[in-house]
Amino acid sequence: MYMYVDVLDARPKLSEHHKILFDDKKISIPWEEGKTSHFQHLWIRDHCQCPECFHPDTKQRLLNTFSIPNHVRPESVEATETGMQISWKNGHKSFFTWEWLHLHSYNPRLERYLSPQFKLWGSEITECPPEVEYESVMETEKGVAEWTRKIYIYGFCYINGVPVNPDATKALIERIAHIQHTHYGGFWSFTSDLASKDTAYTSLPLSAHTDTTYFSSPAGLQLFHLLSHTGGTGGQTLLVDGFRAAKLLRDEDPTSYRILSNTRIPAHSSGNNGISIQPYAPFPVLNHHPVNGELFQVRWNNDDRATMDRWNDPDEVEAFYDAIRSWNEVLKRRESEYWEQLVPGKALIFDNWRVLHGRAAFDGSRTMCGAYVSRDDFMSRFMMTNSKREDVLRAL
Ligand SMILES: C[N+](C)(C)CCCC[C@H](N)C(=O)O
Ligand SMILES: O=C(O)CCC(=O)C(=O)O
Repeated sequence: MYMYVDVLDARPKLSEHHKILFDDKKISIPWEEGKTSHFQHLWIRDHCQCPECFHPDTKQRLLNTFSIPNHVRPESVEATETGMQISWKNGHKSFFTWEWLHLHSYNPRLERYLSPQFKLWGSEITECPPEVEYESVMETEKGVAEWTRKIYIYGFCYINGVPVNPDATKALIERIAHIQHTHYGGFWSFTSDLASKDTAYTSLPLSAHTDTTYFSSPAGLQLFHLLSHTGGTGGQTLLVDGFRAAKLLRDEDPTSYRILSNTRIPAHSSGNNGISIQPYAPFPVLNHHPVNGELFQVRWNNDDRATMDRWNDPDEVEAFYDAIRSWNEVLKRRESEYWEQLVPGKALIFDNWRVLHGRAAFDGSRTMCGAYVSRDDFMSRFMMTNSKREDVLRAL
């Protein structure tokens, strides 16, 4: 599993139906999400955050841990709007915010949902988008390290100075790893000729989506390089940070976040004769890591969504449409959308598990080339160019 750092969960809430309890040994805090955290009295007294016990500037413990009696226990515990107030028998008072308690819960470890390693962005990223130079990537491992690090942290990266031809573009992609072949082929050049029966091969606008939601494991990276666009206009590229959108949805509409994290959506790609690609199972829009609970993958392509005819309870149908409407509203916010007109020589690569992409309608003759790289091949290249081999192997 990749080295992840836990991060604060958004607005954890106390259960409305259960109270905070404490006995001789521990305090038990019931959360709205249905889990209960247990904190031994000795532990929580030792972590008092008041200025007497914890230096507000140096962030160091001032409390003498060894002065805490083993049998320490609260006189009373009070739940407030923002946290838990403990009055200890010796008169000392400690206050912990719900966020702090949820983040540091150790029995059990509670869900974290987004690693802080990712720099989330909105339309403001247009001011200073991540980019690398073609020469640097082609000639040095250091260049590939910077390139893959920017892809991992931002979810996308431009490559400037790419010779405007398919061979140079293919060689660029292969600096990360071998190309992921699909039913579209390996390295592709495409235009609006329906050569493959998919709307990408038209001049229609495409709303923000992730590709290959119909694969059991969606393509990891996608690279686009506009080779030419003559006799027409349009075709601007849209990027949306799916992790930022998910964070906004979780903060503003936790019910919809939960629905999009649990409702499995069937998908398919069946336009080409003799082909119907379907995943071995439907997957939710928002997918969380089975070990650390972090959001690790967004799968969203409303056009490729297949018929949803499996519901535990038909009443879930309306709630699902409310949830995808709420999700769509976040995706389409002006501050969520980053539009860029790609130009020959400036390639774009993005993390298809995080960043949604789209396109404005266009006319004229437009040729785009690129390819997919699998997630595992990308993560291997990212880790091995940004960490020492022995460090990566030590974490296994
Ligand atoms: C291969 N190439 C990038 C040209 C087209 C891919 C089409 C992807 C499809 N619309 C999807 O959302 O999965
Ligand atoms: O033509 C473009 O700019 C993007 C096409 C697209 O969204 C896709 O291939 O998934």
